[in-house]
Amino acid sequence: MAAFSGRDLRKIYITGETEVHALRGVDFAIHQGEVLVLLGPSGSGKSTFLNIIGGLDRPTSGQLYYDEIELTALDERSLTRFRRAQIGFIFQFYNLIPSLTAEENVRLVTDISDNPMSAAEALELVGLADRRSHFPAQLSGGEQQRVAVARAIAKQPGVLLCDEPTGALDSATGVKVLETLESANAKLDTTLIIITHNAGIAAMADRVFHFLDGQIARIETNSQRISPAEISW
Ligand SMILES: Nc1ncnc2c1ncn2[C@@H]1O[C@H](COP(=O)(O)OP(=O)(O)OP(=O)(O)O)[C@@H](O)[C@H]1O
Repeated sequence: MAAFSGRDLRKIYITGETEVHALRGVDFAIHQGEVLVLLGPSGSGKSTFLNIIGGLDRPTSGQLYYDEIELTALDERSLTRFRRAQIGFIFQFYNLIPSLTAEENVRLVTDISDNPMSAAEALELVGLADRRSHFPAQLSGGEQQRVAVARAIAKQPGVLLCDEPTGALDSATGVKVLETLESANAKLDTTLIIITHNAGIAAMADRVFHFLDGQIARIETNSQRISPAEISW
């Protein structure tokens, strides 16, 4: 089953007199439950692609589907509803609220979701049950990112979209974060899409989209996935 499929997606940013063609006709299908890594040089369109499939931004032209829903045909309110229900985002910087504990940060999401797990359960899944009353400043970078993962998975989204989730972390800590993402994929059947500049991470994916100049230049299929602990950085 396709989680997402897209046809001839294009994105043009216009700033003053300058036009940037960030996506130049992208066709793709992303399978429900797969682990997908997006690689490519800076400026090749990865974040633009991620933001569009996550409903944070819209393409200039082309069609995009999530399952049977045509996202490109939705009005703002419906697109926001889709995003809230189905998409968990994880960014390079954790965006936690400093004055709230780990558990309260996760509750911000569970309080407004239709079908959430409890904040305690989400923190348990990322291995932070014993840190639930800690504030972000009392947690390491990797632990803060795992709270961000707990916050993203707590609403049980269909898809986790991660833009450089280990970009600010050392390798040992990065492995731990990737392990929590992988376990969300395995336990909750969440489609997992990760942008990274670290080509080693591609080995944990089912498939890799290689972006170049606003297009998917090549799709690589891994015959075998390796676990994050075996990745060489
Ligand atoms: N909001 C925007 N307004 C104007 N141009 C933009 C905007 N966002 C991205 N771009 C441009 O679109 C192109 C693609 O950017 P994008 O962020 O998608 O690339 P990327 O592959 O994610 O890069 P990086 O690996 O550096 O994050 C770049 O040339 C960028 O400058």
